[in-house]
Formats: sequence, structure tokens, C-alpha cells
Amino acid sequence: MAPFRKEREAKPMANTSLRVAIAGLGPIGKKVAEALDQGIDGLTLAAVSAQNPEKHHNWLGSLKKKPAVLPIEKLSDAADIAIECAPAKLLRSIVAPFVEKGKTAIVLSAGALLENEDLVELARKNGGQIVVPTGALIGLDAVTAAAVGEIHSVRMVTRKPVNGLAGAPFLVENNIEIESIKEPLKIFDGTAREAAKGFPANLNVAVALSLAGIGPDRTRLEIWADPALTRNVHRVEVDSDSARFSMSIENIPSENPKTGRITALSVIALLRKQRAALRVGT
Ligand SMILES: NC(=O)C1=CN([C@@H]2O[C@H](COP(=O)(O)OP(=O)(O)OC[C@H]3O[C@@H](n4cnc5c(N)ncnc54)[C@H](O)[C@@H]3O)[C@@H](O)[C@H]2O)C=CC1
Ligand SMILES: O=C([O-])CC(=O)C(=O)O
Repeated sequence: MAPFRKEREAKPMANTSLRVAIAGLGPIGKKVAEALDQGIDGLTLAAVSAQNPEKHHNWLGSLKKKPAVLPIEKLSDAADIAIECAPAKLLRSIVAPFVEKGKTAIVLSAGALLENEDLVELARKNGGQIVVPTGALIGLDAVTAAAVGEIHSVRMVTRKPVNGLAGAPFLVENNIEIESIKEPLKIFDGTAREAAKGFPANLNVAVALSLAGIGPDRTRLEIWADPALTRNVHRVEVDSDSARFSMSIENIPSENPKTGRITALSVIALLRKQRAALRVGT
């Protein structure tokens, strides 16, 4: 027998469709649901969860194939993969049922993972997986590669328009008023862990970066409110024993001013990789 033939025959592509559930129908959830409804190879949109399903009646009716509409706690009965795109406080209730059944949870509210670290152990024990996509950031492939060696430092500077930051707990607790600023104002200088607490709906990217690299206590972050900006701008600098690199991204906000449009596209790209014959990037 030819030496390579056996291996080729032994590894057919899986042909059962993976059922996907989406928890949260904000700008990210809806965009990803629409892409699944349009068709992604090997995946089907099986179920969605919304705080107020009635509000989404027309949108659900516009889909080619209407998914089941279920409360969060029922999603893991209906799907193999969950996509968490809900407020951070719901992370645990969405992720735990999936990973304890050995299934996959794709997490957008990455900041909330820091207060629910035991979910990673739960996934490990049961053969499940928690996946944090690159989301609104850039270059997590390079950061994870550098982390195989030794990373000396990771610094990130985020600049956002005022409405991308307004209402964050850190600003409220420290009486920092940004609504009437006329010049850029540095509002935070600390670690990714501290940012996750102070800006739970605004800086998931910093936590994703820290999990890819040297962790939430060594990843440094500055946050600026800039009244002249219309985009969410992130600049990252990494120094390691394999490479020094810097990268920046200027995100156009979605209907949610805190969330860059590219975030949903990052999830769609990740879903397309699930059954692709060619995968590019780590
Ligand atoms: N990792 C990353 O790069 C990024 C992460 N994010 C995070 O992703 C998450 C989703 O982002 P967006 O779509 O902009 O948020 P959003 O706040 O606009 O949407 C969340 C949706 O969840 C719904 N929801 C609330 N309670 C619910 C419940 N009990 N059951 C089902 N749905 C419920 C809300 O009604 C809302 O429609 C947020 O936590 C955001 O901070 C956002 C941008 C980048
Ligand atoms: O990290 C986040 O939650 C959102 C963010 O900065 C962006 O979309 O640019």
C-alpha cells in the first residue's frame, strides 16, 4: 500500500453539523446569528437567547430558518457550541452548562473570566473548551506565539470617544467626569485585572491580550478618553525573547458605542475555521 494513502483515508472531514447557540442579541449576537443563517460550512444556528424575545420578533422572522428561542439555562441541551455575547454578569450561567457537558463556549465578555477562573478547570475536567477570540483586538496569534518563549513586557494604550467609556464603574467610583472634557484625558493606568473590574463592558480586549500573553497582573494598560475621536483605538507593544512588535487598531463602533464592529467579524472568522479544510493563523 502507498505510504500516505492510509492516512488520507483515515481522516475524513467530520460531516455532522455543529449546532451553535447564541446568548445575547446585541450587535455582536445578531451579526453572528445572521452569518450563521446565511450559511457557514458545517454549522447551524440552533438556538438563541434574548432578555426580551418579543423585542426581536421581526428580526427572528427575517431569518431563513428560525432558531429555537430559549432561556440561557436551556441552551446547552440544544447546541454543541455556545457563543456568549451577553452582559458580563451572565458569563457563568452561559458557559458552565456547556463546558461541564464537554462542549465549547466562545466567550466575548473575556473580562468576566478573571472572576470565574474555575470555569477553566471545569472545562478541563470535563473535556470542554473555552475559546476567547481575538475580538476587537489584533495580533493575538503573535502574542500566543511569543508566549511559547518568554515575553518580557506587554503594554497597551486604549483611546476611546467619551460615549465608549461613559458610565464605567471606575469613573463613577472615582468621580471622574468625562462628559464635558475638551482635551484627551488619561483616566486609568494599571493592570488588565484592574481594568476588568473598573471597565467591565469596555476593556475585554485588555483581558484577552493578557490571557494570550503574560497574564492579567503583568499586562499594563493606559486608558484615555478623547473627545476628538470617533473610533476605539488600541495600541499594543510587546517585547519578548523572539520578537519585539507593536500593533494598533482603530475600531469603528457598532450600534453599541463600546463595541467595535470587527468583534462580530472575528467570531464569524473563527466559526468558519471550525470545519475549514485550510486554516490560516494560529
Ligand atoms: N472580547 C472582545 O473583543 C469584545 C467583547 N465585547 C463584549 O461582548 C459582549 C456583547 O457585546 P454587545 O453585543 O456589544 O453587547 P450588548 O450589551 O449591546 O448586547 C448584549 C445583549 O444581551 C442581552 N441580554 C441581557 N440579559 C440577557 C439574558 N438574561 N438572556 C439573554 N440575553 C440577555 C441584552 O438585552 C443585549 O441585547 C459584551 O459583554 C461586550 O462587553 C464587546 C466588544 C469586544
Ligand atoms: O474590549 C471591549 O470590550 C471593546 C473594545 O474595546 C472595542 O470594541 O474596541
